Order: sequence, then structure tokens, then C-alpha cells
Amino acid sequence: MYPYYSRDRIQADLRELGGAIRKSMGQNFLIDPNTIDRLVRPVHEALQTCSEPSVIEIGPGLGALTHRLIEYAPVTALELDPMLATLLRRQFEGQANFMLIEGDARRTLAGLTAPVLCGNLPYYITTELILESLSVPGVQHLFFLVQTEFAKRACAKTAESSFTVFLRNFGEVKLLERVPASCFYPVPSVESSFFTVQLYEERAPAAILEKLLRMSYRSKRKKIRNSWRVGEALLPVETVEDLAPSAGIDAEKRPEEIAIEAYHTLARLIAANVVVDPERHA
Ligand SMILES: C[S@@+](CC[C@H](N)C(=O)[O-])C[C@H]1O[C@@H](n2cnc3c(N)ncnc32)[C@H](O)[C@@H]1O
Repeated sequence: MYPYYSRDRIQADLRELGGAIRKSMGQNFLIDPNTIDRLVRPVHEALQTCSEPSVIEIGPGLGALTHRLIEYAPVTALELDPMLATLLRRQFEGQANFMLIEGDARRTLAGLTAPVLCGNLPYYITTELILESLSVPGVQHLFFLVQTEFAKRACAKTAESSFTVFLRNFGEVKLLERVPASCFYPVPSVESSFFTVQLYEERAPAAILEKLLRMSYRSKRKKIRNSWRVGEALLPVETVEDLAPSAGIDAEKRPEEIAIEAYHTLARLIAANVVVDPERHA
């Protein structure tokens, strides 16, 4: 029986190790068993579609999701806090489907591979962890619990931020459910949401898309053409302007008014048309 649905038990076990909950590491533990059940359900379904199912879990904490995930597939759990790593080892060491890697997931993710990544992410590095996750070899599905504001940005219907446009080049996103603050201990000040990304096999070249977005979102208030023309030309501006209409982009509009997919199309057209100077546009 998973022991950490109880706040008292969390406190007692951390105290025994001479530790405490670390807000600086974004520690808000899931303590509601029904919520945990619902969150692991779509992860389980995704695993059933994989030929070699396995999961990388970022920030397992005390194992709220881990103890359910290991029922379905091998889990590689990446935890930064040595105290939590100790408690995870106590609970799961020796279980066939459990492997713990202690350290910063931003580093320890490198070299790992799995079709499914999931986690209740530490809020202070959400963007970094999601971007890192997108480049894990063999990844097909992401399932992340994040602040609702962040999930809304990821799933927005319009190009409201460069992150929205960048993420959507990688896969189809879906908001799965909102998780009230009362499901966590300590109780966070904001609501959280669980969302998924099902990754595409075909995408626009990420390096060119990233440069295009950096040039396009220099100022949200400016017409996109004016943003392209000021500052460092990360891509050849004339080519970007010439190709924009073929991607359905009206350069008189502001960056948020452009369709998300139009940026992806333009990045593809640029990649096909530009002989990139490796010194300047690497
Ligand atoms: C929001 S808590 C989630 C804990 C647990 N999965 C749960 O749902 O109860 C985030 C977890 O990420 C861990 N963490 C924070 N920064 C990390 C990093 N850079 N690499 C790996 N884990 C990290 C924290 O120690 C914590 O366990």
C-alpha cells in the first residue's frame, strides 16, 4: 500500500531523514488517490499502443505516480532531491520495473530513450523539461501535470506565444484534466492541469522554426514584417519575406494573428530554399 497519501506520513519520513519539503525544488506531492488513478489511465492506454512500452518519469517525488506506473511498464525515474531518492529506494528498490537515476533531469535525460515520458513537473523548469523531452529518442507521448496557465498556453488554438507554435510543430496536444490545488500537499497557490502531446513523425526543421519564431516574436505589438527587419537577421530576411505569402502569412499582421501551422509551413519552405551559411545560421 502506497504510504504517502497521508500528510503526516510525508512529514514524518522526511523528518526522520533530517529533511523537509523543498519549495525551491517545486515539491507539491499528489496525495489524492482518485486523481492519481485518473492521471495514470491515459498513460496506461498510450503504453498499450507501444511495441516496447517503457516510461521515463521526471520528478517522481515520493512515488505517487510511480507506484501505479510500474504496474504497467518499466519506469526510469529521474529525481533531483537526495532525500526523496532515499525514500523512493526504500519503497521500490528490487522491484523489476523500477530504476532510479538521481540528479537533475535536465542532464540525466540525455542518453535515455522511452516511448512515454510523464511527470508532475517542478514548475520552476517546466519549459526547459518539456523542450528537453521533445528530443528524447523514440519518444511518442508526453503526459505532464503543470500549472494550468502553462497548459493553456501549450494547448492554445491561436499562436499566442512562440512556445505554443514551437511545441505544436512536434505533436498534437490535448488538455486532459484540471487538478484542483487540494489534491496536493503542500497546497499550491495555483491550479494545475494534466496535458498530453502525441508526437508527429514529420515536423518542420526545429532549428529553422526556432530562429523564425525568435525573429517573429520580438515584439507582439509590431507587424511581423517590422520584427523581421529589426535586430539580428537570424535567417535571411528577404527570403523569409518572399516565402511568407506561399505559407499563407500576411506580414502586415502581428505574430499572434498568424495561424500556428503557417509558421511550420514557412519554416519548411525556408529549409527547402535557403542555403544556410553554417557560420552565421548554425
Ligand atoms: C511537483 S513535484 C512532483 C512529485 C511527485 N511526482 C508527485 O506527483 O507527488 C516535482 C518533483 O520534481 C523534483 N525535481 C525538482 N527539480 C528537479 C530536477 N531538476 N530534476 C529532477 N527532479 C526534479 C522535485 O524534487 C519533486 O520530487
